Amino acid sequence: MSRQPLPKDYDFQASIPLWRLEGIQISREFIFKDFKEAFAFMTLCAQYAEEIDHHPDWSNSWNKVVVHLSTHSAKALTELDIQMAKAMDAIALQVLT
Ligand SMILES: C[C@H](O)[C@H](O)[C@H]1CNC2=NC(N)=NC(=O)C2=N1
Repeated sequence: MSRQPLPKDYDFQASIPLWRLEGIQISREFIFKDFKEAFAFMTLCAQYAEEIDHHPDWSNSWNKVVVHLSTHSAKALTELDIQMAKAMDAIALQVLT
């Protein structure tokens, strides 16, 4: 996966419909049943982030995880952000009971 900026006409709505485009970052709020479930999600995401060497900016408050993704080195959105967003969507589905 590339750390090159995404093309200007990239279709975010088609690719990651649950994420909001906010300038050079994409954001999504995940709501879980409780803290235990939210933290299970974060643990799995953290493992994946290490594997692909691409890390979310995020915060957690009990059952809520707010995520912002951007490629800091490129100061832009790249394919790595899309890859991470899709993985987080899939992990959330896996963790939600
Ligand atoms: C040295 C290391 O590869 C870099 O700092 C990686 C780590 N994780 C990263 N995560 C994100 N979101 N953006 C980066 O540019 C980035 N760079």
